[in-house]
Amino acid sequence: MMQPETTLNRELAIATHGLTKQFDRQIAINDLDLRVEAGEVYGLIGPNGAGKTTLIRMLTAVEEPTAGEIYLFGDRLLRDDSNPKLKQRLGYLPDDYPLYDDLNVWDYLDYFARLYGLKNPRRRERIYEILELIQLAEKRHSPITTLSRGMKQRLSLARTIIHEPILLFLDEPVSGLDPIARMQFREIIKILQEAGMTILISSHVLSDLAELCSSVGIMELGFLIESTSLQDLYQRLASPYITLKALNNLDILKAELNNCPWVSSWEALPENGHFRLHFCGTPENSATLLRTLVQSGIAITEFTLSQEDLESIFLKMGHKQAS
Ligand SMILES: Nc1ncnc2c1ncn2[C@@H]1O[C@H](COP(=O)(O)OP(=O)(O)OP(=O)(O)O)[C@@H](O)[C@H]1O
Repeated sequence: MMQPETTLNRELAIATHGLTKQFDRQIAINDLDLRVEAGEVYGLIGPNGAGKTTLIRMLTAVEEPTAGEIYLFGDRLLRDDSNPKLKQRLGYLPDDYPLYDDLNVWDYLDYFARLYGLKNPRRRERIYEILELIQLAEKRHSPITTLSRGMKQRLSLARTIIHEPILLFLDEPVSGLDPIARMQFREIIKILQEAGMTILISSHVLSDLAELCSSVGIMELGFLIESTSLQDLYQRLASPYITLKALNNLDILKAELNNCPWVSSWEALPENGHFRLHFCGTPENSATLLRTLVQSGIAITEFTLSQEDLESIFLKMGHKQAS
């Protein structure tokens, strides 16, 4: 069995070795070695049934692994009572945790703060602190039923971090939220990261992960098929492309595109004069192309060099669905 290297693991918030979970005959997590460095926001992407929830449940000691080991900040995580201090350092927001609708915001947080053994005056101080963070201070006397979905989700997050964990697990935290609520949630995550927390988030909303994460892991059928920095993923897999709009001389334009060494292929988009070019040159090469087109007498009104987003990269990888 692979022995963890203590010196290496000290840098790692999460390290798993051969982590496996089998339900009856189905292997939900397959011999998975995950590494997440301290201070990272790590995004876990994968289609339904890929194993994200099962992995998070094992990393938070909710689910027993069938095989393998989990180390958090170098300490072995076990489901027994052997390391309560380690579990105190974790926060976990499951994707389906119910709120107690009959409580108001303050009483709800007070209830969880008591569960974690926070005593006054620190308890009161901490609740105020966290209400400021989630921007619900003015709603502290409101019943939970009267909150919007976005507010409820921020309150759930507050409950998850009331005991000041250093490692946070969020399972699909923004699913079902509207764009503004998602943005507000993202802002809080950024603040928590700046405060030094390590955060693992699973999501289908890939654009949210792209905005937040420093690294991503892609799961498929219980395997971690990719785990790398976002920057590396973009460099390896995101192809640059150019969109342009021309008003005239479309035949000359097409000939120029066919001759251009940096345009690997191009397509005319449905709207007249719009084109999308697969581009394999540098930004300087794109400026040269633009100059050439203008000098050929083509009236260009739009010319934008972009990179494929995380969503396209993910689709391009041709992931397999488990369910
Ligand atoms: N308690 C269980 N008993 C039996 N099978 C399970 C159990 N929990 C999960 N599974 C199976 O394990 C696989 C992984 O499920 P999991 O919920 O971890 O995936 P996921 O990536 O979180 O999916 P989703 O995005 O839909 O939440 C699925 O095929 C699921 O049916």
